[in-house]
Amino acid sequence: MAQSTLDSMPGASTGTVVITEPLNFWGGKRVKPREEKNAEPVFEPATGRVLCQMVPCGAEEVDEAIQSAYAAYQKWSKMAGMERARVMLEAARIIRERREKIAKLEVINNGKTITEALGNIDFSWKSIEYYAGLAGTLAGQHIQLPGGAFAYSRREPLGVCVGIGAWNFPFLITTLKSAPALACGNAMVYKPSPMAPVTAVILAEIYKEAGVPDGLFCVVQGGAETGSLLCHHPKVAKVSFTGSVPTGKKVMEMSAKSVKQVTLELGGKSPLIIFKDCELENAVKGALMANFLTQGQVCCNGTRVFVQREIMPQFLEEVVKRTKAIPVGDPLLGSTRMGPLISKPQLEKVLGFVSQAKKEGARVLCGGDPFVPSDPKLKGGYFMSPCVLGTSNTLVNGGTAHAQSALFFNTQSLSTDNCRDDMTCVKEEIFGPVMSVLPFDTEEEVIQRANNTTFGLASGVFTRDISRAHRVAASMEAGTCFINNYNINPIELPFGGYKMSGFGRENGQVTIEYYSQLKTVVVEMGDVESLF
Ligand SMILES: NC(=O)c1ccc[n+]([C@@H]2O[C@H](COP(=O)([O-])OP(=O)(O)OC[C@H]3O[C@@H](n4cnc5c(N)ncnc54)[C@H](O)[C@@H]3O)[C@@H](O)[C@H]2O)c1
Ligand SMILES: O=CCc1c[nH]c2ccc(O)cc12
Repeated sequence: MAQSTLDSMPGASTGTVVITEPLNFWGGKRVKPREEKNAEPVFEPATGRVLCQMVPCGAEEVDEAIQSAYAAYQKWSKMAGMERARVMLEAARIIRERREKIAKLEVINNGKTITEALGNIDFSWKSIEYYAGLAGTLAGQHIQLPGGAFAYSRREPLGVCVGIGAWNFPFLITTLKSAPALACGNAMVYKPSPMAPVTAVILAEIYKEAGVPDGLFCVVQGGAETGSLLCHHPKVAKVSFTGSVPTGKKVMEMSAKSVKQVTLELGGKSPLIIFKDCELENAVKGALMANFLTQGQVCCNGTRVFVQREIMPQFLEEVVKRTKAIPVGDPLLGSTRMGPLISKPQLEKVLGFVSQAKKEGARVLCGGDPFVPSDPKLKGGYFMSPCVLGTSNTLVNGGTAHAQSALFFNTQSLSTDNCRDDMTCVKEEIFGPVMSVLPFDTEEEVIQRANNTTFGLASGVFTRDISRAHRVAASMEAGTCFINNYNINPIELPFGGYKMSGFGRENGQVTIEYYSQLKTVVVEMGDVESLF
């Protein structure tokens, strides 16, 4: 196995890795780009250094990959579920064995902290184990019909599935798509984000080493053009897409032309509702977990934090204190809790949202500035200080919560300090470490405001009132509602959006249905009764 990328990892530190091996994979091996045309530099976010070149695949390369996947599908789909499971369990074992090296590479390409990357890689091998466990359970039904006739249904794979991924969880998204696809007997051609192209090919090598037929899991590099070649290809049965709403719409439109099945895992602007009867320490911790993992670049983050007016002062004081204490710096250090954003344009976009929020009347309670770590090798990195937007009055003034709420929170529409529902930072997905805090008074009001968005990926509620918790969960127009925690997404649980956050699901047993189809076989045991 061309394990060279991983072999160079053990001693690697930030600013030292250069990747030169080809990043495409089909027919059971890494494949060099046909021509170096249109190569794009890929940057190490922590340093701003060039890590490698991403050369997009053209039509012929995409076709080659799909043909190789189709050939592998013919073999793989005929194997028993238990046979496929054995190979997948071996892949999971190899990932577990190499978790540190894969996580390091993920950090170097993406900028997330090593602590988080290790968690993501563990989630990855668990996802393969989970779907390996389901592979042997795929079954149809037997239905008795009149006169001894009967029918049965077979759960069959779809064929060649395409996965198109985002840059925020590069390795994890690759396994969340490929594991259920392969368990059902499909092949997959995967296109990672051009900004995080490095680890998908590692998974391809691991699947091969575990024993999948050559071509079963292919990687093609590229951006929009390569993605659209995949969505238009006549041999592709399904496209599973993770990314933004605008791109998701295009993917759906392109796939519709040849009636391909589509799963869309899109963006969000999820509400986190904190009632005054919550356990405040947990609510504060929950709000931080809802906003600052992976530098805030998480689809299901709870970025609209609604706090009941009476506890706003205490909540803000604690949340701001803890946000200011987040160690930002070298993502490969175990003590770092926030690394750089994915790219310079992303950093500028997020800082632009903070400036716009200020113009629209929000108060920056902390952070929201470019951050330059003291380590000289990180000077060119894409760092910023984590930011809380809300009102600063509660922090500069003393007094009781009650007095403060009477002073500063009673006329939200007149206040220029609070975040308001109509501000850009509250309406749009920022995809960076920016939390917007909004006061509310009643349950009815906050439910209406929480749902007043075109997104519907996730939601959360903190309260000690069990009836209220379930009432709110039932009324959220979102694919997930977390009660008294946030961002708990283990592989066993279905994950996906309502409204414009997408459709279809990833994770959980239900995803088997999105990667398989039912064939009905009808068996006559007597003579044909003909009307003609
Ligand atoms: N719901 C989820 O599970 C989930 C998970 C992670 C990220 N996201 C969302 O992803 C977004 C951030 O990721 P991003 O910036 O990479 O998104 P993006 O939409 O820009 O790109 C996603 C992928 O689509 C490809 N692409 C771009 N144009 C295409 C086209 N015309 N045809 C086919 N493919 C095309 C890109 O190359 C990339 O691989 C955020 O909105 C985030 O919320 C959602
Ligand atoms: O950006 C979101 C990526 C993510 C985080 N947790 C999960 C769980 C399931 C998914 O399909 C995606 C994600």
